[in-house]
Amino acid sequence: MSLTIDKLSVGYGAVDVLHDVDLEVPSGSIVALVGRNGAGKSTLMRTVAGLMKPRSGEVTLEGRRLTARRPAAVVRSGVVLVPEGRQIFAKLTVEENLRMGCFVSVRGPAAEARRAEMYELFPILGERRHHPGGSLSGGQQQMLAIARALLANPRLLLMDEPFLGLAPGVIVEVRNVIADIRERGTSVLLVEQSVQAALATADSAYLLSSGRIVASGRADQMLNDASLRKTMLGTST
Ligand SMILES: Nc1ncnc2c1ncn2[C@@H]1O[C@H](COP(=O)(O)OP(=O)(O)OP(=O)(O)O)[C@@H](O)[C@H]1O
Repeated sequence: MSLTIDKLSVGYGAVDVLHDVDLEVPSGSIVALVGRNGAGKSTLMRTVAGLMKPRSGEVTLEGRRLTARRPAAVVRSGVVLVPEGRQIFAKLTVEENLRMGCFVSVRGPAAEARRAEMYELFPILGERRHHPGGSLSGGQQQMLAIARALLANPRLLLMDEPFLGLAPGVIVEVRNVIADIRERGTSVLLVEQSVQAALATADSAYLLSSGRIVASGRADQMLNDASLRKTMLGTST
């Protein structure tokens, strides 16, 4: 499902954070939005998810406006956010966390079938279904946050810093999960400070700096562009 962000400007009170941002997630693709701490990445994700209202500009999904919709309506239209910091319920079990994830979109036997699918997709969650969410490792918590989002059967998954705080080996596992999600027909928009991991995962990418898109293109080309590498990573090697 394709997402178009057109001249989006968003702010908090008197402070403008995003300025005229244009971004496209073509159907069936993985797009990365990279940028430093405070560039406005989470603000963009929250706006697409319907949690913030833009000052101006539009977000459309397959040509239909998302901007005026409430968060639950955005979820029902097929756009689901995996929030920064996972936001799982530490004291609830894995199963209870997944039950919470179902309730906006699916209920009853359909919800149970969806949870069973998630345990197949993430066997470690099945093994730990009666353990509190807070007892899981960082990587397992990320899997739980992703599984909870997938329960709503998204056509577009928004992932806010999916690699944050994860060990390199676990980042590879999460990257494989993201590739698998795309194989199943769900488009992915991910925002990351970890430029290398994000660009290695994505088809195309945008660089956000102080709320403005300053570069965009194919992810592999951006990663190989020496001057862009310098801007993004602070290195030319
Ligand atoms: N609730 C808020 N009220 C006021 N300003 C905010 C609020 N949330 C974020 N900001 C400001 O908006 C700017 C962009 O923040 P945002 O969280 O979108 O950046 P980010 O690129 O996601 O960074 P990070 O990786 O740290 O989350 C920052 O200057 C931040 O201080």
